[in-house]
Amino acid sequence: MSDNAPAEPPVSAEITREQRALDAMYTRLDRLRGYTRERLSRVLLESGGTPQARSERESYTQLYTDDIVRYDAAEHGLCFGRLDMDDGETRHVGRIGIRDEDDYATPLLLDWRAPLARPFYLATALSPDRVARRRHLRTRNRRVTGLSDEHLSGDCDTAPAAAGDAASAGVAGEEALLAALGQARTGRMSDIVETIQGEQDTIIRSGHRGVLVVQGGPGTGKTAVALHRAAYLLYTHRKQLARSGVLVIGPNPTFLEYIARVLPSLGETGVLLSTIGDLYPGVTASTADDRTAAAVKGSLDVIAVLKKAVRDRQTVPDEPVIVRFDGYPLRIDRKTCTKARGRARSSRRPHNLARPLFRSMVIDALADQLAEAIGTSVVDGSNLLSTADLADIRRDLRQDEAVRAEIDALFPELTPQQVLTDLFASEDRLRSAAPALDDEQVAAVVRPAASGFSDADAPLLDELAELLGVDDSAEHERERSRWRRQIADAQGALDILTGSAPQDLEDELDPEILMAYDLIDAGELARRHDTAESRTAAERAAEDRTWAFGHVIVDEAQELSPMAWRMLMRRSPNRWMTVVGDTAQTGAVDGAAAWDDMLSPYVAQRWRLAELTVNYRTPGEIMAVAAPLLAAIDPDQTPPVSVRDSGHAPESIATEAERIDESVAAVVAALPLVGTAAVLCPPDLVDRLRHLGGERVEVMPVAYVKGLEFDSVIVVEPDAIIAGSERGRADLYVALTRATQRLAVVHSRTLPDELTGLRAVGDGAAPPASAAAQDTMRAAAGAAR
Ligand SMILES: Nc1ncnc2c1ncn2[C@@H]1O[C@H](COP(=O)(O)OP(=O)(O)OP(=O)(O)O)[C@@H](O)[C@H]1O
Repeated sequence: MSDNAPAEPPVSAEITREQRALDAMYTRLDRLRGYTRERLSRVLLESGGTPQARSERESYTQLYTDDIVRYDAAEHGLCFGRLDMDDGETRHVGRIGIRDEDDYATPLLLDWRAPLARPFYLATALSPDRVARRRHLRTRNRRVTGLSDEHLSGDCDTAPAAAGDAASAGVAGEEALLAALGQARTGRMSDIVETIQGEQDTIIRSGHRGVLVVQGGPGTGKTAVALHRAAYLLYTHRKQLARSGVLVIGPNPTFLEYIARVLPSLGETGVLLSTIGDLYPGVTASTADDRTAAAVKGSLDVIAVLKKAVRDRQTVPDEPVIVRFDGYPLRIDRKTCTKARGRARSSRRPHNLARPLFRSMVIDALADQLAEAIGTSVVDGSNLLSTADLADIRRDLRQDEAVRAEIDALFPELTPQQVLTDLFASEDRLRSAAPALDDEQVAAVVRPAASGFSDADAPLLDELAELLGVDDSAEHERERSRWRRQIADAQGALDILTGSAPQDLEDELDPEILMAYDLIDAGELARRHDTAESRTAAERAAEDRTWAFGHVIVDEAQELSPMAWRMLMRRSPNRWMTVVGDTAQTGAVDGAAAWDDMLSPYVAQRWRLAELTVNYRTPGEIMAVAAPLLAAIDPDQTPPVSVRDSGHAPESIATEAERIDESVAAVVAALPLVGTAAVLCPPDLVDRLRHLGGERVEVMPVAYVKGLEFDSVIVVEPDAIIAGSERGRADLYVALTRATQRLAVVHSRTLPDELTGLRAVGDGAAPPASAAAQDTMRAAAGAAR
């Protein structure tokens, strides 16, 4: 502020001014919503008409529906910011773009994704980007309830500056940010459009068209950034991505539920959220693998196993199979089958597509046998049958059910589900297909046929679908005749149009008047009708294994096995992906230790790394406890810097093994009355502690908390968590960093060496320890209120 700046108007006057602007925006929003609803109901009321009219109606229905979804999503927090530029221009920033009704060129509100809104996220005092003042607006039910300002450059004639030196903290909109971060969690992730930070914005808007890897420690906003990037890309490349769809992969259904509201709250619905386990159409993961089985199934070595499993289904009989045709016994013997199988395999076609070759060679052999039996001359031994006779024999053999059944049994049509189920249900089949597996691995993989599929099975089903192929010749024929019918219908429609054209027009053709039949032929008309599809790309993609997504986002990407990457790459032939994760949090034994190992087989060195360095979730006190653990996992990684402290020292509560549930119960009972909490423990303690769960408190094994967060976290038996798996330290690191406010560690075993920063409360004689824990948590809760 310059010394001779005019006196600042009081904040209440500013709020009144902002309220007027906000009223204008809501009035316009209501009008837009009203028009669009009216248009939608008009379109919905129309019926019949030409195929083209129907097709257009479907497109308009989709367009209007999408617009209404966007308007509704923008209702809360429609406008949240304002930029005052150094030349006097002001820009309001919000959830959608709104133009002035009378002066269409003037934006009343800028969509947060629009280029002109960008300085709202990037401008700093050091690099103000022409911004004199950035204002954060707080609103509730269409009322402006408060504002905070940051003065970045030049003079500004209004309002006091916000508390805190945002620029020096390297944080934009510090007051708004800290208010957002300090709020109690609801169990569902919310969007962060109001407080996106500079390093996050750069990733969200990155123009990189290849694989962008976003590496960042816990709580750095990787998930938030990934979802906002999806919204940004849909806004910027709407035409392309609405057609091809965006896929977001998350680690498990709980996580997908946790993030499910973010994109709809940004008005974006055309995104498919899926786990790897549910990505194979028609299959939902319903069973879990132990680590040994998951490692076997996740390794690329399993491809050879699957190939062998398919080959094992292409059998040659030890003894000839006798099949009777027209009263003649014909032999399908080993030699014939071996030759036919060799021909089928050498074609390099997938199994199901190679079957016709096998069948045709066996039929040829059978036809030769029959020709010999019925056509050999008794005079000179020559064959009396003509080529046409032989062709008839082959055709009759091909159409004979019994012959077909015998041949198909030797080289059967297979589905991926069938091959995988049979492979895992039989130790013999498994050992034949996977001779390299040891007894422990075989025992881990074998399971009864009716067990269902696991997460790690989906990539195997996908691989098998490639190896087997789909013999869709019958489907193609059906499709062709459907298309022929459709063209005939379209031609009929055009004929009617031509027939109904006024004669006087036909007589003296007016070149200015073009009719539908001048512009379109039957093929084009049929095609237009065909492409009209009321389902969104995401809905269609979910049912289509061969769908090529326009953009693929992978969250918690460090957990993906090499086989899962292979499956995903098939869904992303253009390799336009955003991959977010943290290699220090890798819990899966076959997960990523280094990004290059996972990505280079598919994109060589053509992937770009972006890093996030600030932790928005975990308070400084808890990160200080977790830092030595990170050093033990990967000494080269730097822990992210926490943006705030919570004022609550993380505690350890020593107890006895038999009293562990009592001690945890005491800590749970002392939790604050608002916010969420989780008890995170080794898997074998889950049943014992489950009764402590409730509406606000979850009891979970550490493997399931990836990506989630809670206001208070109670970690139980950290030593057992470390001992529980090869990646136990990473599991503990993940567990410790889930808390937004408080952390308590309850243990009967010795605390791991890396956990030195905890404040010990209680002495291990359970009742006093629990009481002490209660006291401290109560005191902490009291302080927070
Ligand atoms: N710019 C921001 N403004 C407000 N909140 C933010 C911002 N960035 C991140 N957050 C919040 O910080 C928390 C952590 O973010 P997020 O879950 O995306 O981190 P992450 O890097 O994916 O964490 P992890 O690797 O531990 O799963 C969330 O509550 C998120 O909403």
